Amino acid sequence: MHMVKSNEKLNNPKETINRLLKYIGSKKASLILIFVFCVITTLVSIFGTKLNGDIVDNYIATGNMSGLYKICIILIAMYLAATASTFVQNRLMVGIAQKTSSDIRKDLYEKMQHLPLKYYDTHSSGDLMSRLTNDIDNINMTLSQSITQLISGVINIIGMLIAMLMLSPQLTIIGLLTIPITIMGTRTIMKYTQPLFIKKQGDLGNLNGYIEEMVSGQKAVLLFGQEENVKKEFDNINKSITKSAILADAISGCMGPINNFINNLTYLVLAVCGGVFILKGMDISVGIVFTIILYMRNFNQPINQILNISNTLQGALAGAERVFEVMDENPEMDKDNSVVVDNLQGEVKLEKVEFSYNNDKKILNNINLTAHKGQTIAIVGPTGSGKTTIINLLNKFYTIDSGRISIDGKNIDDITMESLRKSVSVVLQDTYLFSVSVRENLRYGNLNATDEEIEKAAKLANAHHFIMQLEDGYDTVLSDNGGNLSQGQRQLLSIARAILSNSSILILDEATSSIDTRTEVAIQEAMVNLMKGKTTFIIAHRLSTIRNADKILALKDGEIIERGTHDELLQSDGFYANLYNSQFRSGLGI
Ligand SMILES: Nc1ncnc2c1ncn2[C@@H]1O[C@H](COP(=O)(O)OP(=O)(O)OP(=O)(O)O)[C@@H](O)[C@H]1O
Repeated sequence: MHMVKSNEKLNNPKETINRLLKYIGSKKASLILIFVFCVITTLVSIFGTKLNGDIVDNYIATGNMSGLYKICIILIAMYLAATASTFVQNRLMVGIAQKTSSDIRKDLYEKMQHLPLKYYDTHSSGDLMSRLTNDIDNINMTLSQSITQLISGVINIIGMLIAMLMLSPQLTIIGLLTIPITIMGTRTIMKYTQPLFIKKQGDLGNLNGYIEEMVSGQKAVLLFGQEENVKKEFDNINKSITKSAILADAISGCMGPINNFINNLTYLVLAVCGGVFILKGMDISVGIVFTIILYMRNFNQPINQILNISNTLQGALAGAERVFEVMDENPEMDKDNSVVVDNLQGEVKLEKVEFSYNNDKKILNNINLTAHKGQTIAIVGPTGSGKTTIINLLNKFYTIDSGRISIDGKNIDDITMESLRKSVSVVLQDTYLFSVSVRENLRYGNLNATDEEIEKAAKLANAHHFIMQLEDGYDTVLSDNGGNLSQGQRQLLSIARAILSNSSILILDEATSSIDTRTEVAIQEAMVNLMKGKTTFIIAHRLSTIRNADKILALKDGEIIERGTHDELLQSDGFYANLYNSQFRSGLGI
Protein backbone atom coordinates (compact mmCIF):
# COMPACT_ATOMS: atom_id res chain seq x y z
CA MET A 1 0.00 0.00 0.00
CA HIS A 2 1.13 3.54 -0.67
CA MET A 3 2.14 5.11 2.63
CA VAL A 4 2.32 8.86 2.71
CA LYS A 5 5.45 9.94 4.44
CA SER A 6 4.48 12.21 7.28
CA ASN A 7 6.24 15.44 6.60
CA GLU A 8 7.28 17.04 9.84
CA LYS A 9 7.51 20.62 8.66
CA LEU A 10 4.85 22.96 7.41
CA ASN A 11 5.78 23.71 3.83
CA ASN A 12 4.39 27.17 3.50
CA PRO A 13 2.45 28.31 6.59
CA LYS A 14 2.08 31.88 5.33
CA GLU A 15 0.35 30.83 2.14
CA THR A 16 -1.79 28.28 3.98
CA ILE A 17 -2.94 30.98 6.42
CA ASN A 18 -3.70 33.33 3.52
CA ARG A 19 -5.77 30.69 1.79
CA LEU A 20 -7.67 29.94 4.98
CA LEU A 21 -8.26 33.66 5.50
CA LYS A 22 -9.69 33.88 2.01
CA TYR A 23 -12.30 31.28 2.99
CA ILE A 24 -13.03 33.03 6.28
CA GLY A 25 -12.97 36.47 4.66
CA SER A 26 -16.14 35.78 2.72
CA LYS A 27 -18.06 35.88 6.02
CA LYS A 28 -17.24 39.54 6.64
CA ALA A 29 -20.54 40.58 8.24
CA SER A 30 -20.27 37.97 10.99
CA LEU A 31 -16.61 38.81 11.56
CA ILE A 32 -17.43 42.51 12.00
CA LEU A 33 -20.19 41.61 14.47
CA ILE A 34 -17.77 39.41 16.41
CA PHE A 35 -15.33 42.32 16.53
CA VAL A 36 -18.04 44.67 17.84
CA PHE A 37 -19.09 42.22 20.55
CA CYS A 38 -15.46 41.66 21.54
CA VAL A 39 -15.01 45.40 21.99
CA ILE A 40 -18.19 45.52 24.12
CA THR A 41 -16.99 42.64 26.32
CA THR A 42 -13.57 44.23 26.77
CA LEU A 43 -15.02 47.62 27.67
CA VAL A 44 -17.34 46.00 30.20
CA SER A 45 -14.39 44.12 31.64
CA ILE A 46 -12.24 47.28 31.89
CA PHE A 47 -14.95 49.35 33.59
CA GLY A 48 -16.05 46.43 35.79
CA THR A 49 -12.51 45.95 37.02
CA LYS A 50 -12.12 49.67 37.63
CA LEU A 51 -15.31 49.56 39.73
CA ASN A 52 -13.75 46.77 41.82
CA GLY A 53 -10.89 49.13 42.72
CA ASP A 54 -13.35 51.91 43.46
CA ILE A 55 -15.23 49.60 45.82
CA VAL A 56 -12.04 49.17 47.85
CA ASP A 57 -11.11 52.86 47.93
CA ASN A 58 -14.51 54.59 48.05
CA TYR A 59 -16.89 52.18 49.73
CA ILE A 60 -15.10 49.57 51.85
CA ALA A 61 -12.48 52.05 53.17
CA THR A 62 -15.18 54.65 53.93
CA GLY A 63 -17.84 52.17 55.14
CA ASN A 64 -20.45 53.38 52.60
CA MET A 65 -22.65 50.26 52.61
CA SER A 66 -25.67 51.55 50.64
CA GLY A 67 -23.32 52.72 47.85
CA LEU A 68 -21.66 49.29 47.95
CA TYR A 69 -24.96 47.47 47.32
CA LYS A 70 -25.76 49.77 44.42
CA ILE A 71 -22.40 49.26 42.80
CA CYS A 72 -22.69 45.48 43.27
CA ILE A 73 -25.98 45.48 41.33
CA ILE A 74 -24.36 47.53 38.56
CA LEU A 75 -21.46 45.05 38.48
CA ILE A 76 -23.80 42.03 38.25
CA ALA A 77 -25.64 43.71 35.35
CA MET A 78 -22.30 44.36 33.62
CA TYR A 79 -21.15 40.76 34.10
CA LEU A 80 -24.44 39.51 32.68
CA ALA A 81 -23.99 41.77 29.64
CA ALA A 82 -20.43 40.47 29.16
CA THR A 83 -21.63 36.84 29.36
CA ALA A 84 -24.37 37.50 26.82
CA SER A 85 -21.93 39.23 24.49
CA THR A 86 -19.44 36.34 24.77
CA PHE A 87 -22.22 33.89 24.02
CA VAL A 88 -23.16 35.80 20.86
CA GLN A 89 -19.51 35.93 19.77
CA ASN A 90 -19.14 32.18 20.17
CA ARG A 91 -22.38 31.47 18.38
CA LEU A 92 -21.30 33.64 15.45
CA MET A 93 -17.89 32.02 15.32
CA VAL A 94 -19.29 28.49 15.34
CA GLY A 95 -21.36 29.56 12.33
CA ILE A 96 -18.30 30.92 10.53
CA ALA A 97 -16.27 27.80 11.32
CA GLN A 98 -18.99 25.44 10.13
CA LYS A 99 -19.58 27.44 6.97
CA THR A 100 -15.84 27.69 6.26
CA SER A 101 -15.20 23.99 6.73
CA SER A 102 -18.26 23.18 4.65
CA ASP A 103 -16.91 25.43 1.85
CA ILE A 104 -13.49 23.78 2.04
CA ARG A 105 -15.07 20.32 2.11
CA LYS A 106 -17.16 21.19 -0.95
CA ASP A 107 -14.14 22.49 -2.87
CA LEU A 108 -12.04 19.48 -1.95
CA TYR A 109 -14.80 17.06 -2.88
CA GLU A 110 -15.32 18.81 -6.19
CA LYS A 111 -11.60 18.67 -6.83
CA MET A 112 -11.52 14.97 -6.03
CA GLN A 113 -14.19 14.41 -8.67
CA HIS A 114 -11.90 15.92 -11.27
CA LEU A 115 -8.61 14.36 -10.31
CA PRO A 116 -7.17 12.17 -13.02
CA LEU A 117 -7.20 8.42 -12.39
CA LYS A 118 -3.44 8.62 -12.24
CA TYR A 119 -3.76 10.47 -8.92
CA TYR A 120 -5.90 7.71 -7.43
CA ASP A 121 -3.37 5.15 -8.67
CA THR A 122 -0.77 6.69 -6.42
CA HIS A 123 -2.75 7.80 -3.35
CA SER A 124 -4.59 5.61 -0.89
CA SER A 125 -8.29 6.38 -0.73
CA GLY A 126 -8.21 6.17 3.07
CA ASP A 127 -5.64 8.96 3.23
CA LEU A 128 -7.78 11.04 0.89
CA MET A 129 -10.80 10.39 3.07
CA SER A 130 -8.81 11.41 6.11
CA ARG A 131 -8.09 14.73 4.42
CA LEU A 132 -11.76 15.17 3.65
CA THR A 133 -12.86 14.34 7.21
CA ASN A 134 -10.21 14.57 9.96
CA ASP A 135 -8.20 17.41 8.52
CA ILE A 136 -11.23 19.53 7.74
CA ASP A 137 -12.73 18.74 11.17
CA ASN A 138 -9.53 19.92 12.71
CA ILE A 139 -9.75 23.22 10.82
CA ASN A 140 -13.37 23.56 11.95
CA MET A 141 -12.58 22.93 15.62
CA THR A 142 -9.66 25.32 15.61
CA LEU A 143 -11.59 28.06 13.88
CA SER A 144 -14.59 27.82 16.18
CA GLN A 145 -12.42 27.89 19.29
CA SER A 146 -9.51 30.06 18.33
CA ILE A 147 -10.61 32.95 16.17
CA THR A 148 -12.82 34.63 18.82
CA GLN A 149 -10.08 34.04 21.36
CA LEU A 150 -7.63 35.68 19.00
CA ILE A 151 -9.80 38.73 18.25
CA SER A 152 -11.00 39.23 21.81
CA GLY A 153 -7.47 38.51 23.06
CA VAL A 154 -5.91 41.26 20.98
CA ILE A 155 -8.65 43.76 21.92
CA ASN A 156 -8.29 42.79 25.59
CA ILE A 157 -4.52 43.17 25.56
CA ILE A 158 -4.72 46.65 24.02
CA GLY A 159 -7.64 47.71 26.26
CA MET A 160 -6.06 46.46 29.47
CA LEU A 161 -2.70 48.00 28.60
CA ILE A 162 -4.25 51.44 28.07
CA ALA A 163 -6.30 51.10 31.28
CA MET A 164 -3.22 50.05 33.30
CA LEU A 165 -1.03 52.84 31.91
CA MET A 166 -3.69 55.38 32.80
CA LEU A 167 -3.83 54.11 36.38
CA SER A 168 -0.13 53.60 37.14
CA PRO A 169 2.62 53.58 34.50
CA GLN A 170 5.23 52.41 37.02
CA LEU A 171 3.31 49.31 38.14
CA THR A 172 2.36 48.57 34.51
CA ILE A 173 6.01 48.45 33.46
CA ILE A 174 6.89 46.20 36.43
CA GLY A 175 4.02 43.86 35.46
CA LEU A 176 5.13 43.72 31.82
CA LEU A 177 8.65 42.62 32.68
CA THR A 178 7.67 38.94 32.88
CA ILE A 179 5.94 38.84 29.47
CA PRO A 180 9.12 38.16 27.44
CA ILE A 181 9.89 35.17 29.68
CA THR A 182 6.44 33.69 28.97
CA ILE A 183 6.79 34.26 25.22
CA MET A 184 10.26 32.77 25.05
CA GLY A 185 9.19 29.70 27.04
CA THR A 186 6.22 29.12 24.76
CA ARG A 187 8.27 29.49 21.60
CA THR A 188 10.79 26.96 22.87
CA ILE A 189 8.04 24.46 23.61
CA MET A 190 6.42 25.09 20.20
CA LYS A 191 9.66 24.27 18.45
CA TYR A 192 9.39 20.76 19.86
CA THR A 193 5.66 20.29 19.40
CA GLN A 194 5.24 21.62 15.84
CA PRO A 195 6.83 18.63 14.06
CA LEU A 196 4.91 16.27 16.34
CA PHE A 197 1.55 17.81 15.46
CA ILE A 198 2.32 17.61 11.75
CA LYS A 199 3.46 14.02 12.09
CA LYS A 200 0.31 13.13 14.03
CA GLN A 201 -1.90 14.46 11.23
CA GLY A 202 0.05 12.54 8.57
CA ASP A 203 0.02 9.35 10.66
CA LEU A 204 -3.73 9.67 11.00
CA GLY A 205 -4.01 9.75 7.22
CA ASN A 206 -1.87 6.62 6.97
CA LEU A 207 -3.94 4.85 9.58
CA ASN A 208 -7.12 5.65 7.68
CA GLY A 209 -5.56 4.44 4.45
CA TYR A 210 -4.60 1.20 6.12
CA ILE A 211 -7.99 0.67 7.75
CA GLU A 212 -9.79 1.41 4.48
CA GLU A 213 -7.66 -1.15 2.65
CA MET A 214 -8.07 -3.80 5.31
CA VAL A 215 -11.83 -3.36 5.60
CA SER A 216 -12.30 -3.69 1.85
CA GLY A 217 -9.80 -6.54 1.71
CA GLN A 218 -11.09 -8.33 4.81
CA LYS A 219 -12.07 -11.41 2.79
CA ALA A 220 -8.54 -11.77 1.41
CA VAL A 221 -7.05 -11.22 4.85
CA LEU A 222 -9.13 -14.08 6.25
CA LEU A 223 -8.56 -16.35 3.25
CA PHE A 224 -4.82 -16.04 3.50
CA GLY A 225 -4.72 -16.18 7.28
CA GLN A 226 -3.10 -12.77 7.49
CA GLU A 227 -5.00 -11.62 10.60
CA GLU A 228 -1.90 -11.61 12.78
CA ASN A 229 0.25 -9.68 10.27
CA VAL A 230 -2.50 -7.17 9.64
CA LYS A 231 -2.94 -6.69 13.39
CA LYS A 232 0.79 -6.18 13.83
CA GLU A 233 1.00 -3.58 11.06
CA PHE A 234 -2.07 -1.81 12.44
CA ASP A 235 -0.50 -1.81 15.91
CA ASN A 236 2.65 -0.23 14.49
CA ILE A 237 0.82 2.64 12.81
CA ASN A 238 -1.47 3.05 15.82
CA LYS A 239 1.52 3.17 18.15
CA SER A 240 3.23 5.74 15.98
CA ILE A 241 0.17 8.02 16.20
CA THR A 242 -0.15 7.49 19.94
CA LYS A 243 3.50 8.31 20.42
CA SER A 244 3.43 11.55 18.45
CA ALA A 245 0.09 12.56 19.98
CA ILE A 246 1.17 11.87 23.57
CA LEU A 247 4.45 13.72 23.09
CA ALA A 248 2.81 16.69 21.37
CA ASP A 249 0.00 16.99 23.91
CA ALA A 250 2.21 16.33 26.93
CA ILE A 251 4.81 18.91 25.96
CA SER A 252 2.23 21.52 25.01
CA GLY A 253 0.34 20.65 28.22
CA CYS A 254 3.35 21.83 30.30
CA MET A 255 2.82 25.31 29.00
CA GLY A 256 -0.30 26.08 31.09
CA PRO A 257 1.16 25.30 34.52
CA ILE A 258 4.48 27.03 33.74
CA ASN A 259 2.70 30.18 32.57
CA ASN A 260 0.46 30.10 35.66
CA PHE A 261 3.51 29.99 37.86
CA ILE A 262 5.10 32.97 36.09
CA ASN A 263 1.82 34.92 36.27
CA ASN A 264 1.41 34.29 39.99
CA LEU A 265 4.93 35.56 40.54
CA THR A 266 4.00 38.72 38.63
CA TYR A 267 0.97 39.34 40.87
CA LEU A 268 3.13 38.84 43.94
CA VAL A 269 5.74 41.30 42.67
CA LEU A 270 2.98 43.84 41.83
CA ALA A 271 1.42 43.51 45.30
CA VAL A 272 4.78 43.95 47.03
CA CYS A 273 5.83 46.91 44.83
CA GLY A 274 2.36 48.48 45.19
CA GLY A 275 2.62 48.13 48.97
CA VAL A 276 6.08 49.73 48.98
CA PHE A 277 4.80 52.64 46.81
CA ILE A 278 1.90 53.25 49.22
CA LEU A 279 4.20 53.12 52.26
CA LYS A 280 6.58 55.57 50.57
CA GLY A 281 3.62 57.94 50.25
CA MET A 282 3.45 57.90 46.44
CA ASP A 283 0.18 58.97 44.80
CA ILE A 284 -1.34 55.48 44.70
CA SER A 285 -4.13 53.77 46.65
CA VAL A 286 -4.83 50.18 47.73
CA GLY A 287 -7.75 50.15 45.28
CA ILE A 288 -5.45 51.10 42.38
CA VAL A 289 -2.95 48.32 43.24
CA PHE A 290 -5.88 45.90 43.47
CA THR A 291 -7.26 47.09 40.11
CA ILE A 292 -3.84 46.84 38.44
CA ILE A 293 -3.46 43.25 39.65
CA LEU A 294 -6.90 42.41 38.23
CA TYR A 295 -6.04 44.17 34.95
CA MET A 296 -2.79 42.25 34.81
CA ARG A 297 -4.72 39.01 35.14
CA ASN A 298 -7.00 40.07 32.29
CA PHE A 299 -3.93 41.07 30.33
CA ASN A 300 -2.02 37.84 30.92
CA GLN A 301 -4.94 35.56 30.21
CA PRO A 302 -5.28 36.47 26.51
CA ILE A 303 -1.50 36.41 26.08
CA ASN A 304 -1.41 32.84 27.36
CA GLN A 305 -4.43 31.98 25.28
CA ILE A 306 -2.91 33.40 22.10
CA LEU A 307 0.31 31.51 22.75
CA ASN A 308 -1.72 28.35 23.26
CA ILE A 309 -3.74 28.99 20.14
CA SER A 310 -0.55 28.92 18.12
CA ASN A 311 -0.29 25.29 19.19
CA THR A 312 -3.76 24.31 18.04
CA LEU A 313 -3.31 26.46 14.97
CA GLN A 314 -0.35 24.34 13.97
CA GLY A 315 -2.49 21.23 14.00
CA ALA A 316 -5.09 22.96 11.88
CA LEU A 317 -2.47 24.37 9.54
CA ALA A 318 -0.97 20.91 9.09
CA GLY A 319 -4.46 19.69 8.16
CA ALA A 320 -5.14 22.66 5.92
CA GLU A 321 -1.87 22.11 4.11
CA ARG A 322 -2.82 18.50 3.41
CA VAL A 323 -6.19 19.67 2.10
CA PHE A 324 -4.74 22.39 -0.12
CA GLU A 325 -2.14 19.93 -1.41
CA VAL A 326 -4.95 17.91 -3.00
CA MET A 327 -6.66 21.06 -4.25
CA ASP A 328 -3.46 22.08 -6.02
CA GLU A 329 -3.23 18.87 -8.01
CA ASN A 330 -3.73 19.35 -11.72
CA PRO A 331 -7.33 18.48 -12.51
CA GLU A 332 -8.42 16.44 -15.45
CA MET A 333 -9.38 19.25 -17.76
CA ASP A 334 -10.85 19.67 -21.19
CA LYS A 335 -8.80 21.69 -23.62
CA ASP A 336 -10.11 25.21 -24.22
CA ASN A 337 -11.35 24.42 -27.70
CA SER A 338 -12.97 21.08 -26.80
CA VAL A 339 -16.30 20.44 -28.38
CA VAL A 340 -19.39 18.69 -27.07
CA VAL A 341 -20.33 15.76 -29.26
CA ASP A 342 -23.74 14.26 -29.65
CA ASN A 343 -25.04 11.42 -31.77
CA LEU A 344 -21.66 9.95 -32.59
CA GLN A 345 -21.73 7.26 -35.25
CA GLY A 346 -19.01 5.24 -33.58
CA GLU A 347 -16.22 5.09 -36.14
CA VAL A 348 -13.15 4.63 -33.92
CA LYS A 349 -9.57 4.94 -35.08
CA LEU A 350 -6.29 4.54 -33.20
CA GLU A 351 -3.18 5.71 -35.04
CA LYS A 352 0.36 5.05 -33.84
CA VAL A 353 -0.76 5.20 -30.21
CA GLU A 354 2.02 4.99 -27.65
CA PHE A 355 1.34 4.98 -23.93
CA SER A 356 3.01 4.51 -20.56
CA TYR A 357 1.49 4.86 -17.07
CA ASN A 358 4.75 6.11 -15.65
CA ASN A 359 7.21 7.44 -18.13
CA ASP A 360 9.66 4.66 -17.37
CA LYS A 361 7.87 1.68 -18.92
CA LYS A 362 6.14 1.66 -22.28
CA ILE A 363 2.83 -0.23 -22.02
CA LEU A 364 1.40 0.26 -25.53
CA ASN A 365 3.52 0.47 -28.63
CA ASN A 366 2.46 1.66 -32.06
CA ILE A 367 -1.20 0.63 -31.78
CA ASN A 368 -3.14 1.11 -35.02
CA LEU A 369 -6.71 -0.01 -35.45
CA THR A 370 -9.94 1.00 -37.09
CA ALA A 371 -13.38 -0.01 -35.89
CA HIS A 372 -16.22 0.81 -38.25
CA LYS A 373 -19.66 1.74 -37.03
CA GLY A 374 -21.40 -1.26 -35.49
CA GLN A 375 -18.37 -3.56 -35.66
CA THR A 376 -17.28 -5.78 -32.81
CA ILE A 377 -13.58 -5.82 -32.05
CA ALA A 378 -12.36 -8.54 -29.72
CA ILE A 379 -9.09 -7.90 -27.93
CA VAL A 380 -7.28 -10.99 -26.73
CA GLY A 381 -3.87 -11.49 -25.23
CA PRO A 382 -2.06 -12.85 -22.22
CA THR A 383 -2.35 -11.17 -18.86
CA GLY A 384 -0.59 -7.82 -18.63
CA SER A 385 -0.44 -7.42 -22.42
CA GLY A 386 -2.33 -4.09 -22.29
CA LYS A 387 -5.94 -5.00 -23.08
CA THR A 388 -7.44 -2.99 -20.23
CA THR A 389 -5.07 -0.16 -20.98
CA ILE A 390 -6.44 0.25 -24.53
CA ILE A 391 -9.92 0.44 -23.06
CA ASN A 392 -8.84 3.03 -20.48
CA LEU A 393 -7.47 5.18 -23.28
CA LEU A 394 -10.67 5.07 -25.33
CA ASN A 395 -12.41 6.58 -22.32
CA LYS A 396 -9.67 9.19 -21.92
CA PHE A 397 -8.94 7.99 -18.39
CA TYR A 398 -5.28 8.54 -19.22
CA THR A 399 -3.58 10.73 -21.79
CA ILE A 400 -1.61 9.07 -24.54
CA ASP A 401 2.09 9.85 -24.98
CA SER A 402 1.85 10.16 -28.75
CA GLY A 403 -0.35 9.19 -31.68
CA ARG A 404 -4.03 9.90 -32.13
CA ILE A 405 -7.34 8.40 -31.10
CA SER A 406 -10.36 9.64 -33.01
CA ILE A 407 -14.08 9.00 -33.09
CA ASP A 408 -15.93 9.89 -36.31
CA GLY A 409 -12.70 11.61 -37.39
CA LYS A 410 -12.59 13.87 -34.31
CA ASN A 411 -9.54 13.61 -32.09
CA ILE A 412 -10.82 12.59 -28.64
CA ASP A 413 -8.47 15.20 -27.18
CA ASP A 414 -10.76 17.82 -28.70
CA ILE A 415 -13.96 16.29 -27.34
CA THR A 416 -15.16 17.27 -23.87
CA MET A 417 -14.63 14.52 -21.34
CA GLU A 418 -18.27 14.55 -20.30
CA SER A 419 -19.72 14.17 -23.77
CA LEU A 420 -17.11 11.56 -24.70
CA ARG A 421 -17.94 9.43 -21.69
CA LYS A 422 -21.64 9.79 -22.43
CA SER A 423 -21.01 8.38 -25.88
CA VAL A 424 -19.00 5.44 -24.60
CA SER A 425 -20.62 3.02 -22.21
CA VAL A 426 -18.60 0.54 -20.26
CA VAL A 427 -19.48 -2.81 -18.75
CA LEU A 428 -16.67 -3.96 -16.53
CA GLN A 429 -16.14 -7.37 -14.98
CA ASP A 430 -16.68 -5.91 -11.59
CA THR A 431 -19.38 -3.31 -11.81
CA TYR A 432 -19.68 -0.87 -9.02
CA LEU A 433 -23.16 -0.76 -7.55
CA PHE A 434 -24.13 1.96 -5.09
CA SER A 435 -26.10 1.41 -1.93
CA VAL A 436 -29.24 2.98 -3.37
CA SER A 437 -32.27 1.32 -4.99
CA VAL A 438 -31.94 -0.90 -8.05
CA ARG A 439 -33.81 1.75 -10.03
CA GLU A 440 -31.38 4.51 -9.04
CA ASN A 441 -28.44 2.24 -9.77
CA LEU A 442 -29.73 1.66 -13.27
CA ARG A 443 -30.40 5.36 -13.72
CA TYR A 444 -26.65 5.94 -13.47
CA GLY A 445 -26.63 4.84 -17.11
CA ASN A 446 -28.83 7.76 -18.07
CA LEU A 447 -29.90 10.30 -15.50
CA ASN A 448 -32.90 11.37 -17.57
CA ALA A 449 -34.32 7.89 -18.01
CA THR A 450 -37.98 7.43 -17.02
CA ASP A 451 -39.11 4.50 -14.88
CA GLU A 452 -40.58 2.86 -18.02
CA GLU A 453 -37.28 3.18 -19.88
CA ILE A 454 -35.44 1.69 -16.91
CA GLU A 455 -37.79 -1.26 -16.84
CA LYS A 456 -37.51 -1.73 -20.61
CA ALA A 457 -33.71 -1.77 -20.40
CA ALA A 458 -33.84 -4.24 -17.51
CA LYS A 459 -36.07 -6.50 -19.61
CA LEU A 460 -33.66 -6.35 -22.56
CA ALA A 461 -30.83 -7.14 -20.16
CA ASN A 462 -32.72 -10.15 -18.79
CA ALA A 463 -32.58 -8.54 -15.37
CA HIS A 464 -36.28 -7.75 -14.94
CA HIS A 465 -37.18 -11.22 -13.79
CA PHE A 466 -34.76 -11.39 -10.88
CA ILE A 467 -35.36 -7.74 -9.94
CA MET A 468 -39.07 -8.49 -9.54
CA GLN A 469 -38.17 -11.31 -7.17
CA LEU A 470 -36.26 -8.96 -4.88
CA GLU A 471 -38.07 -7.82 -1.75
CA ASP A 472 -39.15 -4.41 -3.08
CA GLY A 473 -38.58 -4.98 -6.79
CA TYR A 474 -36.99 -1.96 -8.43
CA ASP A 475 -37.09 -0.10 -5.12
CA THR A 476 -34.93 -2.64 -3.31
CA VAL A 477 -31.98 -0.83 -1.80
CA LEU A 478 -28.76 -2.68 -2.51
CA SER A 479 -26.21 -3.26 0.22
CA ASP A 480 -22.72 -1.81 -0.15
CA ASN A 481 -21.53 -2.43 -3.73
CA GLY A 482 -24.43 -4.80 -4.37
CA GLY A 483 -23.09 -7.33 -1.87
CA ASN A 484 -26.53 -8.94 -1.62
CA LEU A 485 -26.58 -9.88 -5.32
CA SER A 486 -24.89 -12.72 -7.11
CA GLN A 487 -22.05 -12.11 -9.56
CA GLY A 488 -24.31 -12.90 -12.50
CA GLN A 489 -27.08 -10.60 -11.29
CA ARG A 490 -24.62 -7.76 -10.87
CA GLN A 491 -23.48 -8.26 -14.45
CA LEU A 492 -27.05 -8.19 -15.71
CA LEU A 493 -27.60 -4.90 -13.89
CA SER A 494 -24.50 -3.42 -15.43
CA ILE A 495 -25.66 -4.50 -18.87
CA ALA A 496 -29.05 -2.86 -18.23
CA ARG A 497 -27.22 0.31 -17.22
CA ALA A 498 -25.27 0.28 -20.47
CA ILE A 499 -28.40 -0.36 -22.53
CA LEU A 500 -29.99 2.69 -20.88
CA SER A 501 -27.09 4.92 -21.73
CA ASN A 502 -27.81 4.35 -25.40
CA SER A 503 -24.31 5.26 -26.49
CA SER A 504 -22.84 4.46 -29.88
CA ILE A 505 -19.64 2.90 -28.54
CA LEU A 506 -19.51 0.07 -26.10
CA ILE A 507 -16.65 -1.29 -24.05
CA LEU A 508 -17.01 -4.70 -22.52
CA ASP A 509 -14.71 -6.50 -20.20
CA GLU A 510 -16.13 -9.96 -20.33
CA ALA A 511 -16.32 -11.79 -17.02
CA THR A 512 -13.89 -14.62 -16.53
CA SER A 513 -15.66 -16.12 -13.57
CA SER A 514 -17.81 -19.14 -14.23
CA ILE A 515 -21.49 -18.59 -13.83
CA ASP A 516 -24.26 -21.21 -13.88
CA THR A 517 -25.41 -22.09 -17.37
CA ARG A 518 -28.82 -20.44 -17.08
CA THR A 519 -27.40 -17.08 -16.02
CA GLU A 520 -24.69 -17.48 -18.64
CA VAL A 521 -27.32 -17.82 -21.35
CA ALA A 522 -29.20 -14.83 -19.93
CA ILE A 523 -26.02 -12.75 -20.00
CA GLN A 524 -25.17 -13.80 -23.55
CA GLU A 525 -28.63 -12.85 -24.71
CA ALA A 526 -28.45 -9.54 -22.89
CA MET A 527 -25.07 -8.82 -24.45
CA VAL A 528 -26.45 -9.43 -27.94
CA ASN A 529 -29.24 -6.95 -27.20
CA LEU A 530 -26.75 -4.48 -25.82
CA MET A 531 -24.31 -4.69 -28.72
CA LYS A 532 -26.92 -4.21 -31.43
CA GLY A 533 -25.78 -1.42 -33.76
CA LYS A 534 -22.95 -0.33 -31.51
CA THR A 535 -19.23 -0.28 -32.15
CA THR A 536 -18.02 -2.68 -29.50
CA PHE A 537 -14.60 -3.28 -28.03
CA ILE A 538 -14.56 -6.38 -25.97
CA ILE A 539 -11.89 -7.98 -23.84
CA ALA A 540 -13.08 -11.41 -24.75
CA HIS A 541 -12.92 -14.52 -22.68
CA ARG A 542 -15.75 -16.54 -24.21
CA LEU A 543 -15.20 -18.43 -27.38
CA SER A 544 -18.63 -17.53 -28.75
CA THR A 545 -17.84 -13.84 -28.41
CA ILE A 546 -14.53 -14.20 -30.17
CA ARG A 547 -16.00 -16.25 -32.99
CA ASN A 548 -18.69 -13.66 -33.65
CA ALA A 549 -16.31 -10.71 -33.58
CA ASP A 550 -15.72 -8.85 -36.84
CA LYS A 551 -12.08 -8.45 -35.98
CA ILE A 552 -9.79 -10.00 -33.43
CA LEU A 553 -6.72 -8.17 -32.19
CA ALA A 554 -4.08 -10.32 -30.58
CA LEU A 555 -2.03 -8.28 -28.17
CA LYS A 556 1.35 -9.19 -26.78
CA ASP A 557 3.58 -6.96 -24.64
CA GLY A 558 1.65 -3.88 -25.70
CA GLU A 559 1.79 -4.57 -29.44
CA ILE A 560 -0.83 -5.88 -31.82
CA ILE A 561 0.93 -8.83 -33.30
CA GLU A 562 -1.95 -10.35 -35.23
CA ARG A 563 -5.32 -9.22 -36.50
CA GLY A 564 -8.16 -10.82 -38.48
CA THR A 565 -11.25 -12.95 -37.99
CA HIS A 566 -11.23 -16.10 -35.93
CA ASP A 567 -11.00 -18.36 -38.97
CA GLU A 568 -8.32 -16.28 -40.65
CA LEU A 569 -6.16 -16.26 -37.55
CA LEU A 570 -6.58 -19.97 -36.92
CA GLN A 571 -5.52 -20.63 -40.48
CA SER A 572 -2.37 -18.59 -40.17
CA ASP A 573 -1.52 -20.80 -37.16
CA GLY A 574 0.41 -18.15 -35.27
CA PHE A 575 0.22 -16.50 -31.85
CA TYR A 576 -3.59 -16.40 -31.76
CA ALA A 577 -3.97 -20.03 -32.77
CA ASN A 578 -1.59 -20.92 -29.99
CA LEU A 579 -3.43 -18.77 -27.47
CA TYR A 580 -6.74 -20.18 -28.61
CA ASN A 581 -5.59 -23.74 -28.25
CA SER A 582 -4.12 -23.22 -24.80
CA GLN A 583 -6.67 -20.85 -23.34
CA PHE A 584 -10.05 -20.70 -24.97
CA ARG A 585 -10.58 -24.26 -26.08
CA SER A 586 -10.45 -25.45 -22.52
CA GLY A 587 -12.22 -22.35 -21.23
CA LEU A 588 -15.79 -21.28 -21.13
CA GLY A 589 -18.18 -21.50 -24.03
CA ILE A 590 -16.98 -24.74 -25.52
N1 LIG B 1 -2.57 2.09 -13.10
C1 LIG B 1 -1.44 1.55 -13.54
N2 LIG B 1 -0.26 2.13 -13.25
C2 LIG B 1 0.89 1.61 -13.69
N3 LIG B 1 0.97 0.49 -14.43
C3 LIG B 1 -0.17 -0.14 -14.75
C4 LIG B 1 -1.44 0.35 -14.31
N4 LIG B 1 -2.39 -0.46 -14.78
C5 LIG B 1 -1.76 -1.43 -15.47
N5 LIG B 1 -0.43 -1.26 -15.46
C6 LIG B 1 0.58 -2.07 -16.16
O1 LIG B 1 0.28 -2.05 -17.55
C7 LIG B 1 0.47 -3.32 -18.14
C8 LIG B 1 -0.78 -3.70 -18.92
O2 LIG B 1 -1.85 -3.84 -18.02
P1 LIG B 1 -3.34 -4.14 -18.49
O3 LIG B 1 -4.19 -4.03 -17.27
O4 LIG B 1 -3.67 -3.28 -19.63
O5 LIG B 1 -3.22 -5.64 -18.91
P2 LIG B 1 -4.35 -6.64 -19.40
O6 LIG B 1 -3.93 -7.16 -20.73
O7 LIG B 1 -5.68 -6.01 -19.31
O8 LIG B 1 -4.20 -7.78 -18.30
P3 LIG B 1 -5.33 -8.77 -17.67
O9 LIG B 1 -5.74 -9.74 -18.72
O10 LIG B 1 -4.57 -9.45 -16.59
O11 LIG B 1 -6.42 -7.89 -17.18
C9 LIG B 1 0.81 -4.27 -17.02
O12 LIG B 1 2.19 -4.50 -17.09
C10 LIG B 1 0.49 -3.53 -15.75
O13 LIG B 1 1.46 -3.81 -14.78
